Amino acid sequence: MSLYHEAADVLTAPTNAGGSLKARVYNKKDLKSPPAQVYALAIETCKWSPVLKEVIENADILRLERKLSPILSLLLVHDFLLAKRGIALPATHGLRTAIERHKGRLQAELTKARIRRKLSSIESLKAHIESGQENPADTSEAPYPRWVRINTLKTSLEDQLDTTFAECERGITIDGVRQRDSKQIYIDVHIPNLIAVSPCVDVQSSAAYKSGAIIFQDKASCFPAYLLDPLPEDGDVIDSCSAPGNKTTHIAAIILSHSSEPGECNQKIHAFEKNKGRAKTLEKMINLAGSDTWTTLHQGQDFLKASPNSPTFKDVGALLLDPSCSGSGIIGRDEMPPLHLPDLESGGASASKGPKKGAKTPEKSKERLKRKREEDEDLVMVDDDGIVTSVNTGDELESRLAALSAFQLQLLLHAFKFPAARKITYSTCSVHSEENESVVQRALASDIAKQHGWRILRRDEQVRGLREWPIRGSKVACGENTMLAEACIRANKGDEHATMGFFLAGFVRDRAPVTEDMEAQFLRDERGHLVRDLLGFPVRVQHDRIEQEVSEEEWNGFSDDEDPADQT
Ligand SMILES: C[S@@+](CC[C@H](N)C(=O)[O-])C[C@H]1O[C@@H](n2cnc3c(N)ncnc32)[C@H](O)[C@@H]1O
Repeated sequence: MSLYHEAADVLTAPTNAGGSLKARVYNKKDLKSPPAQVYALAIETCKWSPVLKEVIENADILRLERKLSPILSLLLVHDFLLAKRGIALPATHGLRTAIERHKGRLQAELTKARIRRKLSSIESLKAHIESGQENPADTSEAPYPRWVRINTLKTSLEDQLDTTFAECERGITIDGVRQRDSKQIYIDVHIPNLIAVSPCVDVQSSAAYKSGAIIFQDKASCFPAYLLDPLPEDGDVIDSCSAPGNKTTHIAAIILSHSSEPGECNQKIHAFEKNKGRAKTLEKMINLAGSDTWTTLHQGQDFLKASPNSPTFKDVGALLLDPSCSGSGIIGRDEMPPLHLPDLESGGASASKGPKKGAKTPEKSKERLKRKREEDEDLVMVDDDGIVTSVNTGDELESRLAALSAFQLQLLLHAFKFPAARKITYSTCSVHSEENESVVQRALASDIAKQHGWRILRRDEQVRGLREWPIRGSKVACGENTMLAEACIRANKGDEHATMGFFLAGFVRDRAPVTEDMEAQFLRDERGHLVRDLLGFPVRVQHDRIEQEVSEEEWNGFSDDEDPADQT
């Protein structure tokens, strides 16, 4: 069966597995084509279907090519007009020739569809589709903004505001960015160097995106590295579960922002990634983002097998744990994208003719498709590694969560054993308390935590942005322990903050006395950033003078709140 028939089957037929499009594809055991290819074709065709429906109807090809069904015509025309290599079938294949003999008509109709939308090029049409604006029926929810982290290893927020986002209006709330037709950016108030961008702004084709100077990263996914806040005295850092590398490169950027002499920064990040395929992606991401200088890759290596007492890790003072989880907080996981099927009756020349005798009318076929989708109510879980598990009953969900949380706890207990470690963050993109607050409580109650002196990082000890972040852990899931619930950080999927669903907690143990080393001689602000003079040199600590200046209170200087440039 061809790739196109397989994608058509996934989009129309009910399956026992059900759930999201991704789950349907990966749960289908009899696929001949690579699942990633079927999924990419199906999801892209859904996104483009409002435009392609118009093109196909106006080119009237369903009436002229009787062997084409509406769904096949969408998939084939998608590849013909938009895929780099065109239709993935031999040149003489009947389905391919059925489309290609209407080349002129289809291309002309695509141009007309673009002009009707007042877009000047095919690139702007692509950006328009990517932004999700091509779904006028969907007025229910404001679009999800694109969160963009400015990679300070390569650029600065100021530079990006002046270049990549120079044409965008500066919004003062996140709501402006979420308007369907806006071209706004919003500078986040919690996470430094993070902006939200209106979905219709084409960021993907910018030079900054292609060069790794800016990185797509959900706001909540920026929480862990920011909370970990590795300072020079924390030494080396372990990222235990790294691919694709968003948090690894964020750690590198933070380390560098704290460094007095970037050229001489000798802190290292040990990035573990067990899955060899994903480790390759990690390597690419690290090179592109420019964090390779600080990162030692442990490709294909299981963090649980790393010996805490190995000399390699003797200087590891901070660990970031972002293990595999149910992925239930990820946006769009549990939905089927809308699909707009072309109508035979709407075709230009055929408009006056009725459907072929015995043929299913478009309404019937649409109704059938809708019914099939509605029948498909079973629950599946696709974790963030792409592993699909059918969970048709509450018991199955429970046992999947039990297996995941056992692994997550094991990871945390292993991290507690690193002798020089002082800080750990634990995060998941899951909404289930079994993987979140429960793991935290079990870890704190463990003998290992007690022996090694680990405790929770309280809210009042957290970096400013996360101390001020309003959504905290579940008090119920924390056994009514208010301090613990306040210490836990959550983000809700689809609320007014426009983030994915996320969970984060920090663990600390009291520091060994800090020696009067080189680093301790420099003045730092409350986030640990070096205070610099007008020429950019780090300011040395001069206890008498500082005390005197504070007591005189003649001038309060610039605060973070006043100076948007100070986002590093
Ligand atoms: C949630 S993803 C990490 C996302 C990553 N931190 C980021 O922000 O880009 C979890 C990753 O951990 C890897 N992984 C799972 N168990 C592991 C282990 N025991 N050791 C190392 N890597 C592991 C998985 O292959 C997967 O790539």
